Amino acid sequence: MNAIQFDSFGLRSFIKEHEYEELAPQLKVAQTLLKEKSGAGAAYTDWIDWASNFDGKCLAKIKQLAKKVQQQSRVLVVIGIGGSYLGAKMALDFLKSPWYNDLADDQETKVYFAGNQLSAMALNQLLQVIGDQDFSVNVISKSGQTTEAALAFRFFKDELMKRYGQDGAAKRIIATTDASQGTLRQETKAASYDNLVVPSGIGGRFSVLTAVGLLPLAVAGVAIDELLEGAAQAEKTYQKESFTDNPALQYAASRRILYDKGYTTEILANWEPSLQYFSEWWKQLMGESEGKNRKGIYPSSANYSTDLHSFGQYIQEGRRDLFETVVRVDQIESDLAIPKMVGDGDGLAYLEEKTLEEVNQTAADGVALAHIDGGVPNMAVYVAKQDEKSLGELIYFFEMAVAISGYLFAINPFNQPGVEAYKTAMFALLGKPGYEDETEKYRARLRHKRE
Ligand SMILES: O=P(O)(O)OC[C@H]1O[C@H](O)[C@H](O)[C@@H](O)[C@@H]1O
Repeated sequence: MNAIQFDSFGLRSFIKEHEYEELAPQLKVAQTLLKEKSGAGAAYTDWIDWASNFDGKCLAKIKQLAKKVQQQSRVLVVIGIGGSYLGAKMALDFLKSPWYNDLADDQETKVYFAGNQLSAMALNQLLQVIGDQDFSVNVISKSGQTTEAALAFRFFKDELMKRYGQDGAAKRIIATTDASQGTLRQETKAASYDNLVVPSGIGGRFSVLTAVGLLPLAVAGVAIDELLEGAAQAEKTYQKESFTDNPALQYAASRRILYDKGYTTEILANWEPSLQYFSEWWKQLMGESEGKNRKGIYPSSANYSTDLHSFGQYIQEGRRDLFETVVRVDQIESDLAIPKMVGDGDGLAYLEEKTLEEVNQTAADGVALAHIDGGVPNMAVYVAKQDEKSLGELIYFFEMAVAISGYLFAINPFNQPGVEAYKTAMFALLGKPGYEDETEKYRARLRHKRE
Protein backbone atom coordinates (compact mmCIF):
# COMPACT_ATOMS: atom_id res chain seq x y z
CA MET A 1 0.00 0.00 0.00
CA ASN A 2 1.24 3.44 -0.87
CA ALA A 3 1.79 5.89 1.96
CA ILE A 4 1.06 8.90 -0.18
CA GLN A 5 -1.87 9.95 -2.32
CA PHE A 6 -1.85 12.59 -5.01
CA ASP A 7 -5.01 14.67 -5.30
CA SER A 8 -5.56 16.89 -8.33
CA PHE A 9 -9.14 17.88 -7.43
CA GLY A 10 -8.06 21.53 -7.29
CA LEU A 11 -6.92 21.51 -10.93
CA ARG A 12 -10.30 20.73 -12.48
CA SER A 13 -11.07 24.30 -13.46
CA PHE A 14 -7.53 24.88 -14.75
CA ILE A 15 -6.59 21.75 -16.78
CA LYS A 16 -8.77 19.76 -19.19
CA GLU A 17 -8.36 15.99 -19.63
CA HIS A 18 -7.23 16.28 -23.25
CA GLU A 19 -4.24 18.37 -22.18
CA TYR A 20 -2.84 15.36 -20.32
CA GLU A 21 -3.46 13.19 -23.38
CA GLU A 22 -1.57 15.67 -25.55
CA LEU A 23 1.43 15.53 -23.21
CA ALA A 24 1.48 11.72 -23.08
CA PRO A 25 4.04 11.15 -25.89
CA GLN A 26 6.52 13.55 -24.26
CA LEU A 27 6.03 11.86 -20.90
CA LYS A 28 6.84 8.52 -22.51
CA VAL A 29 10.05 9.94 -23.96
CA ALA A 30 11.06 11.35 -20.57
CA GLN A 31 10.41 8.00 -18.88
CA THR A 32 12.43 6.13 -21.51
CA LEU A 33 15.37 8.53 -21.18
CA LEU A 34 15.42 7.87 -17.44
CA LYS A 35 14.86 4.14 -17.64
CA GLU A 36 17.46 3.55 -20.34
CA LYS A 37 19.85 6.06 -18.79
CA SER A 38 20.19 7.75 -22.16
CA GLY A 39 19.14 11.30 -21.27
CA ALA A 40 21.24 14.34 -20.34
CA GLY A 41 23.05 13.84 -17.03
CA ALA A 42 22.38 10.08 -17.03
CA ALA A 43 25.61 9.54 -15.08
CA TYR A 44 23.81 11.00 -12.04
CA THR A 45 20.74 8.78 -12.00
CA ASP A 46 21.88 6.04 -9.61
CA TRP A 47 19.26 7.26 -7.09
CA ILE A 48 16.58 5.58 -9.25
CA ASP A 49 17.26 2.07 -7.90
CA TRP A 50 19.46 3.05 -4.97
CA ALA A 51 17.29 2.10 -1.99
CA SER A 52 16.38 -1.37 -3.29
CA ASN A 53 20.06 -2.12 -3.95
CA PHE A 54 21.49 -0.53 -0.83
CA ASP A 55 24.85 -2.02 0.06
CA GLY A 56 24.53 -3.99 3.31
CA LYS A 57 28.15 -3.31 4.28
CA CYS A 58 27.65 0.42 3.95
CA LEU A 59 24.48 0.24 6.07
CA ALA A 60 26.32 -1.71 8.77
CA LYS A 61 29.15 0.83 8.76
CA ILE A 62 26.73 3.75 9.10
CA LYS A 63 25.10 2.07 12.10
CA GLN A 64 28.44 1.25 13.69
CA LEU A 65 29.67 4.85 13.30
CA ALA A 66 26.37 6.19 14.63
CA LYS A 67 26.78 4.04 17.73
CA LYS A 68 30.33 5.27 18.19
CA VAL A 69 29.16 8.90 18.06
CA GLN A 70 26.33 8.18 20.51
CA GLN A 71 28.78 6.63 22.98
CA GLN A 72 31.37 9.34 22.52
CA SER A 73 29.38 12.55 22.45
CA ARG A 74 26.28 14.41 23.61
CA VAL A 75 26.35 16.51 20.45
CA LEU A 76 26.98 15.79 16.78
CA VAL A 77 27.80 18.80 14.62
CA VAL A 78 26.83 18.09 11.02
CA ILE A 79 28.79 20.34 8.69
CA GLY A 80 27.54 20.71 5.12
CA ILE A 81 25.50 22.88 2.75
CA GLY A 82 22.87 22.31 0.05
CA GLY A 83 22.40 18.63 -0.62
CA SER A 84 24.93 17.85 2.11
CA TYR A 85 22.66 19.46 4.72
CA LEU A 86 19.02 19.86 3.75
CA GLY A 87 18.07 16.18 3.53
CA ALA A 88 19.19 15.29 7.05
CA LYS A 89 17.72 18.50 8.49
CA MET A 90 14.32 18.03 6.85
CA ALA A 91 14.15 14.35 7.81
CA LEU A 92 15.12 15.05 11.42
CA ASP A 93 12.35 17.65 11.73
CA PHE A 94 9.84 15.48 9.87
CA LEU A 95 10.49 12.27 11.81
CA LYS A 96 11.52 13.54 15.24
CA SER A 97 10.69 17.18 15.84
CA PRO A 98 11.99 20.67 15.10
CA TRP A 99 12.49 20.67 18.89
CA TYR A 100 14.51 17.44 18.80
CA ASN A 101 17.54 18.94 20.54
CA ASP A 102 15.44 20.51 23.30
CA LEU A 103 13.57 17.24 23.88
CA ALA A 104 16.64 14.94 23.78
CA ASP A 105 17.26 13.10 27.04
CA ASP A 106 20.64 12.13 28.53
CA GLN A 107 20.78 8.97 26.41
CA GLU A 108 20.25 10.83 23.13
CA THR A 109 22.80 12.70 21.05
CA LYS A 110 21.75 16.14 19.90
CA VAL A 111 22.30 17.06 16.26
CA TYR A 112 23.22 20.60 15.20
CA PHE A 113 23.94 21.84 11.70
CA ALA A 114 26.81 24.13 10.71
CA GLY A 115 28.58 25.24 7.55
CA ASN A 116 25.33 26.05 5.77
CA GLN A 117 26.12 29.79 5.56
CA LEU A 118 29.10 32.05 6.26
CA SER A 119 27.79 33.89 9.32
CA ALA A 120 30.34 34.44 12.10
CA MET A 121 27.51 35.26 14.49
CA ALA A 122 25.73 31.96 13.82
CA LEU A 123 28.94 30.02 14.32
CA ASN A 124 29.73 31.83 17.56
CA GLN A 125 26.23 31.17 18.83
CA LEU A 126 26.44 27.47 18.00
CA LEU A 127 29.77 27.20 19.85
CA GLN A 128 28.03 28.85 22.81
CA VAL A 129 25.13 26.36 22.61
CA ILE A 130 27.55 23.41 22.58
CA GLY A 131 29.43 24.88 25.54
CA ASP A 132 31.43 22.20 27.32
CA GLN A 133 29.35 19.26 26.07
CA ASP A 134 31.38 16.51 24.37
CA PHE A 135 30.94 16.71 20.63
CA SER A 136 31.81 14.88 17.40
CA VAL A 137 31.75 16.20 13.85
CA ASN A 138 30.35 14.76 10.65
CA VAL A 139 31.73 16.87 7.82
CA ILE A 140 29.84 16.23 4.59
CA SER A 141 30.85 17.44 1.15
CA LYS A 142 30.53 15.52 -2.08
CA SER A 143 33.06 17.66 -3.90
CA GLY A 144 35.18 17.90 -0.77
CA GLN A 145 35.92 21.54 -1.46
CA THR A 146 32.87 23.67 -0.77
CA THR A 147 34.00 26.87 0.96
CA GLU A 148 31.19 27.13 3.54
CA ALA A 149 31.64 23.55 4.76
CA ALA A 150 35.44 23.60 4.62
CA LEU A 151 35.63 26.84 6.61
CA ALA A 152 33.20 25.65 9.30
CA PHE A 153 35.13 22.38 9.50
CA ARG A 154 38.31 24.34 10.18
CA PHE A 155 36.68 26.12 13.15
CA PHE A 156 35.27 22.94 14.66
CA LYS A 157 38.51 21.02 14.05
CA ASP A 158 40.36 23.78 15.86
CA GLU A 159 37.92 23.51 18.78
CA LEU A 160 38.21 19.70 18.84
CA MET A 161 42.03 19.93 18.88
CA LYS A 162 41.96 22.41 21.76
CA ARG A 163 39.72 20.07 23.77
CA TYR A 164 40.96 16.61 22.86
CA GLY A 165 44.43 17.09 21.28
CA GLN A 166 45.29 16.23 17.68
CA ASP A 167 44.75 12.47 17.97
CA GLY A 168 41.64 12.83 20.11
CA ALA A 169 40.18 15.27 17.58
CA ALA A 170 40.79 12.90 14.67
CA LYS A 171 38.84 10.21 16.53
CA ARG A 172 35.81 12.47 16.72
CA ILE A 173 35.62 13.30 13.03
CA ILE A 174 33.66 11.41 10.40
CA ALA A 175 34.11 12.62 6.84
CA THR A 176 31.43 11.88 4.23
CA THR A 177 32.82 12.68 0.80
CA ASP A 178 33.67 11.39 -2.68
CA ALA A 179 35.54 8.07 -2.73
CA SER A 180 38.68 9.53 -4.28
CA GLN A 181 38.34 13.21 -5.34
CA GLY A 182 38.67 16.47 -3.41
CA THR A 183 40.71 17.98 -0.62
CA LEU A 184 38.49 16.48 2.10
CA ARG A 185 39.23 12.95 0.85
CA GLN A 186 42.97 13.73 0.86
CA GLU A 187 42.82 15.08 4.40
CA THR A 188 40.71 12.09 5.49
CA LYS A 189 43.37 9.70 4.23
CA ALA A 190 46.22 11.67 5.77
CA ALA A 191 44.55 11.99 9.18
CA SER A 192 42.83 8.55 9.13
CA TYR A 193 39.35 9.92 9.91
CA ASP A 194 36.42 7.54 9.99
CA ASN A 195 34.72 8.06 6.66
CA LEU A 196 31.81 7.29 4.39
CA VAL A 197 31.39 7.69 0.66
CA VAL A 198 29.06 9.94 -1.33
CA PRO A 199 28.30 7.87 -4.44
CA SER A 200 29.61 9.49 -7.61
CA GLY A 201 26.42 8.61 -9.51
CA ILE A 202 24.11 10.60 -7.21
CA GLY A 203 24.05 14.41 -7.11
CA GLY A 204 23.96 16.26 -3.79
CA ARG A 205 20.26 17.14 -3.92
CA PHE A 206 19.34 13.49 -4.54
CA SER A 207 21.65 12.17 -1.81
CA VAL A 208 19.51 12.14 1.36
CA LEU A 209 19.15 8.35 1.23
CA THR A 210 22.91 7.80 1.04
CA ALA A 211 25.43 8.07 3.89
CA VAL A 212 25.00 11.86 3.53
CA GLY A 213 21.59 11.83 5.22
CA LEU A 214 21.65 8.43 6.88
CA LEU A 215 24.51 8.89 9.34
CA PRO A 216 23.16 12.03 11.07
CA LEU A 217 19.69 10.44 11.12
CA ALA A 218 20.99 7.19 12.61
CA VAL A 219 22.75 9.20 15.34
CA ALA A 220 19.37 10.78 16.17
CA GLY A 221 17.78 7.33 16.45
CA VAL A 222 15.88 7.33 13.15
CA ALA A 223 15.06 3.85 11.77
CA ILE A 224 17.12 4.24 8.60
CA ASP A 225 16.27 0.71 7.33
CA GLU A 226 12.62 1.73 7.20
CA LEU A 227 13.42 4.96 5.40
CA LEU A 228 15.19 2.90 2.74
CA GLU A 229 12.35 0.38 2.69
CA GLY A 230 9.83 3.15 2.01
CA ALA A 231 11.92 4.41 -0.90
CA ALA A 232 12.49 0.87 -2.23
CA GLN A 233 8.72 0.28 -2.29
CA ALA A 234 8.21 3.65 -3.92
CA GLU A 235 10.49 2.62 -6.79
CA LYS A 236 7.83 0.11 -7.84
CA THR A 237 5.02 2.66 -7.92
CA TYR A 238 6.77 5.69 -9.38
CA GLN A 239 8.61 3.80 -12.09
CA LYS A 240 5.31 2.51 -13.52
CA GLU A 241 4.72 3.36 -17.14
CA SER A 242 0.98 3.78 -16.84
CA PHE A 243 -0.06 7.41 -16.28
CA THR A 244 -3.13 6.46 -14.24
CA ASP A 245 -1.08 4.24 -11.92
CA ASN A 246 1.81 6.64 -11.43
CA PRO A 247 1.13 9.78 -9.35
CA ALA A 248 4.66 11.12 -9.96
CA LEU A 249 3.83 11.32 -13.67
CA GLN A 250 0.51 13.00 -12.91
CA TYR A 251 2.22 15.61 -10.73
CA ALA A 252 5.00 16.23 -13.27
CA ALA A 253 2.50 16.55 -16.13
CA SER A 254 0.20 18.88 -14.17
CA ARG A 255 3.09 21.21 -13.29
CA ARG A 256 4.21 21.30 -16.89
CA ILE A 257 0.74 22.09 -18.27
CA LEU A 258 0.30 24.84 -15.67
CA TYR A 259 3.71 26.31 -16.55
CA ASP A 260 2.74 26.51 -20.21
CA LYS A 261 -0.36 28.48 -19.17
CA GLY A 262 1.77 31.06 -17.34
CA TYR A 263 1.74 29.59 -13.83
CA THR A 264 5.48 29.84 -13.36
CA THR A 265 5.81 29.82 -9.55
CA GLU A 266 5.00 26.81 -7.40
CA ILE A 267 4.33 27.18 -3.70
CA LEU A 268 4.97 24.04 -1.67
CA ALA A 269 2.72 24.52 1.33
CA ASN A 270 2.34 22.59 4.58
CA TRP A 271 0.17 22.67 7.68
CA GLU A 272 2.78 21.26 10.06
CA PRO A 273 5.82 23.26 11.29
CA SER A 274 7.76 19.99 11.23
CA LEU A 275 7.47 20.10 7.43
CA GLN A 276 9.01 23.55 7.02
CA TYR A 277 12.41 22.09 6.14
CA PHE A 278 10.81 19.56 3.84
CA SER A 279 10.03 22.57 1.66
CA GLU A 280 13.61 23.83 1.97
CA TRP A 281 14.90 20.44 0.79
CA TRP A 282 12.32 20.44 -2.03
CA LYS A 283 13.32 23.96 -3.14
CA GLN A 284 16.90 22.85 -3.80
CA LEU A 285 15.69 19.69 -5.53
CA MET A 286 13.35 21.58 -7.84
CA GLY A 287 15.30 24.81 -8.28
CA GLU A 288 18.68 23.29 -9.10
CA SER A 289 17.13 20.62 -11.31
CA GLU A 290 14.82 22.81 -13.40
CA GLY A 291 16.07 26.38 -13.33
CA LYS A 292 18.35 26.58 -16.36
CA ASN A 293 18.41 27.73 -19.98
CA ARG A 294 16.03 30.54 -18.92
CA LYS A 295 13.35 27.96 -18.13
CA GLY A 296 11.82 26.25 -15.10
CA ILE A 297 9.21 26.67 -12.39
CA TYR A 298 10.31 28.95 -9.54
CA PRO A 299 10.12 26.95 -6.27
CA SER A 300 8.78 28.78 -3.25
CA SER A 301 7.14 27.68 -0.01
CA ALA A 302 4.51 28.62 2.56
CA ASN A 303 3.89 27.47 6.12
CA TYR A 304 0.21 27.51 7.08
CA SER A 305 -1.63 28.86 8.80
CA THR A 306 1.27 31.16 9.79
CA ASP A 307 1.79 32.62 6.33
CA LEU A 308 -1.91 33.22 5.69
CA HIS A 309 -1.43 36.12 8.10
CA SER A 310 1.61 37.31 6.18
CA PHE A 311 1.74 36.91 2.37
CA GLY A 312 -1.56 35.02 2.24
CA GLN A 313 -3.02 38.22 0.80
CA TYR A 314 -0.67 37.93 -2.19
CA ILE A 315 -1.55 34.30 -2.77
CA GLN A 316 -5.27 35.13 -2.73
CA GLU A 317 -5.22 38.29 -4.85
CA GLY A 318 -1.76 39.07 -6.23
CA ARG A 319 -0.34 38.24 -9.70
CA ARG A 320 -1.95 35.09 -11.05
CA ASP A 321 1.21 33.19 -11.93
CA LEU A 322 1.14 30.97 -8.83
CA PHE A 323 0.08 27.42 -8.25
CA GLU A 324 0.13 25.53 -5.00
CA THR A 325 1.10 22.00 -3.96
CA VAL A 326 0.06 21.24 -0.40
CA VAL A 327 1.74 18.44 1.54
CA ARG A 328 -0.85 17.21 4.05
CA VAL A 329 -0.44 14.66 6.82
CA ASP A 330 -3.41 12.28 7.29
CA GLN A 331 -2.66 10.99 10.74
CA ILE A 332 -0.68 13.15 13.12
CA GLU A 333 1.13 11.69 16.11
CA SER A 334 -0.51 13.67 18.91
CA ASP A 335 -3.82 15.50 18.79
CA LEU A 336 -5.37 17.75 21.44
CA ALA A 337 -9.00 17.94 22.53
CA ILE A 338 -10.11 21.56 22.75
CA PRO A 339 -10.58 22.43 26.46
CA LYS A 340 -14.18 22.91 27.57
CA MET A 341 -15.02 26.15 29.38
CA VAL A 342 -18.05 27.52 31.15
CA GLY A 343 -19.76 30.19 29.03
CA ASP A 344 -18.53 31.46 25.67
CA GLY A 345 -16.33 34.39 26.64
CA ASP A 346 -13.85 33.83 23.80
CA GLY A 347 -16.47 32.89 21.18
CA LEU A 348 -14.94 29.44 20.67
CA ALA A 349 -17.66 27.28 22.28
CA TYR A 350 -18.69 26.04 18.79
CA LEU A 351 -15.34 24.24 18.55
CA GLU A 352 -15.59 22.39 21.87
CA GLU A 353 -16.56 19.06 20.32
CA LYS A 354 -13.59 19.17 17.94
CA THR A 355 -9.88 18.50 18.32
CA LEU A 356 -7.19 20.99 17.33
CA GLU A 357 -6.18 18.73 14.45
CA GLU A 358 -9.75 18.75 13.12
CA VAL A 359 -9.62 22.54 13.08
CA ASN A 360 -6.25 22.41 11.27
CA GLN A 361 -7.54 19.97 8.63
CA THR A 362 -10.71 21.97 8.13
CA ALA A 363 -8.70 25.16 7.74
CA ALA A 364 -6.58 23.36 5.11
CA ASP A 365 -9.73 22.39 3.16
CA GLY A 366 -11.11 25.91 3.40
CA VAL A 367 -7.90 27.57 2.29
CA ALA A 368 -7.59 25.23 -0.70
CA LEU A 369 -11.12 26.20 -1.82
CA ALA A 370 -10.48 29.91 -1.30
CA HIS A 371 -7.25 29.74 -3.28
CA ILE A 372 -8.91 27.81 -6.13
CA ASP A 373 -11.65 30.46 -6.21
CA GLY A 374 -8.95 33.12 -6.26
CA GLY A 375 -7.39 31.57 -9.37
CA VAL A 376 -4.60 29.50 -7.80
CA PRO A 377 -4.45 25.93 -9.16
CA ASN A 378 -4.13 23.55 -6.22
CA MET A 379 -2.71 20.05 -5.83
CA ALA A 380 -2.38 18.04 -2.66
CA VAL A 381 0.02 15.29 -1.65
CA TYR A 382 -1.44 13.39 1.30
CA VAL A 383 1.08 11.56 3.50
CA ALA A 384 -0.29 8.74 5.68
CA LYS A 385 1.83 9.73 8.69
CA GLN A 386 5.17 11.19 9.62
CA ASP A 387 7.09 7.96 9.82
CA GLU A 388 10.19 6.62 8.10
CA LYS A 389 8.43 4.56 5.41
CA SER A 390 6.17 7.41 4.37
CA LEU A 391 9.08 9.83 4.18
CA GLY A 392 11.11 7.39 2.06
CA GLU A 393 8.23 7.28 -0.39
CA LEU A 394 7.68 11.04 -0.34
CA ILE A 395 11.34 11.69 -1.13
CA TYR A 396 11.26 9.30 -4.05
CA PHE A 397 7.98 10.73 -5.36
CA PHE A 398 9.45 14.24 -5.68
CA GLU A 399 12.80 13.01 -7.02
CA MET A 400 11.12 11.01 -9.76
CA ALA A 401 8.74 13.86 -10.59
CA VAL A 402 11.50 16.43 -11.01
CA ALA A 403 13.60 14.07 -13.14
CA ILE A 404 10.64 13.56 -15.49
CA SER A 405 9.89 17.27 -15.41
CA GLY A 406 13.48 18.13 -16.34
CA TYR A 407 13.32 15.98 -19.44
CA LEU A 408 9.94 17.51 -20.33
CA PHE A 409 11.73 20.87 -20.25
CA ALA A 410 14.46 19.41 -22.47
CA ILE A 411 17.14 20.34 -19.94
CA ASN A 412 19.66 18.33 -17.94
CA PRO A 413 17.95 17.90 -14.54
CA PHE A 414 21.10 16.62 -12.88
CA ASN A 415 23.63 19.44 -13.23
CA GLN A 416 23.83 22.93 -11.72
CA PRO A 417 26.20 25.01 -13.87
CA GLY A 418 24.77 28.33 -12.66
CA VAL A 419 25.96 27.79 -9.11
CA GLU A 420 29.54 28.47 -10.20
CA ALA A 421 28.88 32.14 -11.07
CA TYR A 422 28.70 33.38 -7.48
CA LYS A 423 31.67 31.23 -6.52
CA THR A 424 33.84 32.80 -9.24
CA ALA A 425 32.94 36.31 -8.06
CA MET A 426 33.49 35.42 -4.38
CA PHE A 427 36.82 33.66 -4.97
CA ALA A 428 38.10 36.49 -7.15
CA LEU A 429 37.19 39.10 -4.52
CA LEU A 430 38.75 37.00 -1.74
CA GLY A 431 41.97 36.66 -3.77
CA LYS A 432 41.94 32.87 -4.06
CA PRO A 433 44.98 31.59 -5.97
CA GLY A 434 44.03 30.83 -9.56
CA TYR A 435 41.56 33.75 -9.80
CA GLU A 436 44.19 36.52 -10.17
CA ASP A 437 42.97 37.63 -13.61
CA GLU A 438 39.45 38.20 -12.32
CA THR A 439 40.30 39.81 -8.96
CA GLU A 440 40.96 43.35 -10.19
CA LYS A 441 37.92 43.35 -12.50
CA TYR A 442 35.53 42.41 -9.72
CA ARG A 443 37.14 44.75 -7.18
CA ALA A 444 36.95 47.68 -9.63
CA ARG A 445 33.21 47.12 -10.03
CA LEU A 446 32.73 47.38 -6.26
CA ARG A 447 34.91 50.45 -5.74
CA HIS A 448 32.09 52.99 -6.16
CA LYS A 449 29.42 50.88 -4.55
CA ARG A 450 28.79 53.10 -1.49
CA GLU A 451 29.69 56.47 -2.95
O1 LIG B 1 28.45 18.43 -1.11
P1 LIG B 1 29.18 19.58 -1.67
O2 LIG B 1 30.10 19.21 -2.78
O3 LIG B 1 29.88 20.36 -0.59
O4 LIG B 1 28.13 20.58 -2.31
C1 LIG B 1 27.16 21.23 -1.59
C2 LIG B 1 26.20 21.97 -2.51
O5 LIG B 1 26.84 23.06 -3.10
C3 LIG B 1 26.96 23.23 -4.50
O6 LIG B 1 27.25 24.53 -4.81
C4 LIG B 1 25.83 22.66 -5.34
O7 LIG B 1 25.17 23.60 -6.11
C5 LIG B 1 24.84 21.85 -4.57
O8 LIG B 1 24.16 21.00 -5.46
C6 LIG B 1 25.52 21.05 -3.50
O9 LIG B 1 24.58 20.24 -2.84
